[in-house]
Amino acid sequence: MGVEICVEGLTKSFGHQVIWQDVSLTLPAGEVSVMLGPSGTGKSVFLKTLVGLLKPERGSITIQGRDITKLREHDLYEVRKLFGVLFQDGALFGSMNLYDNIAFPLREHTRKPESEIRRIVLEKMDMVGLIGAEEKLPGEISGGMRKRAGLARALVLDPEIILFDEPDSGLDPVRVAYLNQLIVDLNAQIDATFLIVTHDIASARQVPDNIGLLFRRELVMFGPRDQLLTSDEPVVRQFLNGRVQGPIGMAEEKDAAQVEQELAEIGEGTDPEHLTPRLLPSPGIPRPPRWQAIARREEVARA
Ligand SMILES: Nc1ncnc2c1ncn2[C@@H]1O[C@H](COP(=O)(O)OP(=O)(O)OP(=O)(O)O)[C@@H](O)[C@H]1O
Repeated sequence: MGVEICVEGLTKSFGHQVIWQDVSLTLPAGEVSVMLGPSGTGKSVFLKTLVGLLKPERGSITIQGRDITKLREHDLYEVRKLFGVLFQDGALFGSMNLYDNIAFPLREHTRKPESEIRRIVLEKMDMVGLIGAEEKLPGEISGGMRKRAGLARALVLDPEIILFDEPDSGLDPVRVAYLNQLIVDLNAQIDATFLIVTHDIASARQVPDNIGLLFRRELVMFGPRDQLLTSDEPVVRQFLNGRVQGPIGMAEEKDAAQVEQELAEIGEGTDPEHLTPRLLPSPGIPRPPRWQAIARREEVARA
């Protein structure tokens, strides 16, 4: 049953460049959260800070009662075992077949016998639909299969928290749809806490319980999906509708009068009656209580 991550007053800079400041949010245990934001707003930096690869200047990240920003390397190593991370390209070793890539964390971090490793690797490969591809090298398979192999590897240590850095980048829309369903199904099955960084608005609207948006070095908003999808906050509206109209410019920021005029032109997007439906776990996947409540709510909304 995943763990909660409580972030308070977090600030990260590189030299004089402030990436984001005073970020506070709670990733609820077992829920799926998405972090959005224009390119370069520091979403990947945020993931790396959560897992302790980067040190913030200020603020705290509390997991199981411990502030991980204050931990020494040895204790941090223990906390990192709670995490599974899916990097953008799957980060597989090119010279190892998929089986050995997925077995790697088990061989590195545990003393499990090979028979047990085999059971776990095949179980995770089955979960992500890769049975039969054990002998393939990463260079011999599609981008979507590489992502799924990266996901299987992120799962082998039974993480309580899974961080996904743009899981949908470079995939065609059909593969993105399959991957989204896989993410929702996995979350229902293993109940870990998920945080997904994505640029894909359709995914951001359908998949998560919670959405956050980074912009101009701040966390503009973080909250339940419905709250963000029906928000009147100009940046949130522009981003979730994928529009050029709004405060986010291509290279520079726009003046207030222009933004106001442009936003008046966006009619849709904030009507709770027409909310994008939530992607539910596939039939046959046992659903924890949270999912039953969501399904009931969605049914009422559709009726
Ligand atoms: N190790 C580092 N040293 C110095 N600057 C860094 C480092 N890592 C990231 N940055 C800077 O931090 C900023 C945010 O980068 P990051 O990759 O987190 O953005 P992002 O929101 O994930 O972007 P994208 O959506 O394009 O992937 C960039 O200006 C980047 O150059």
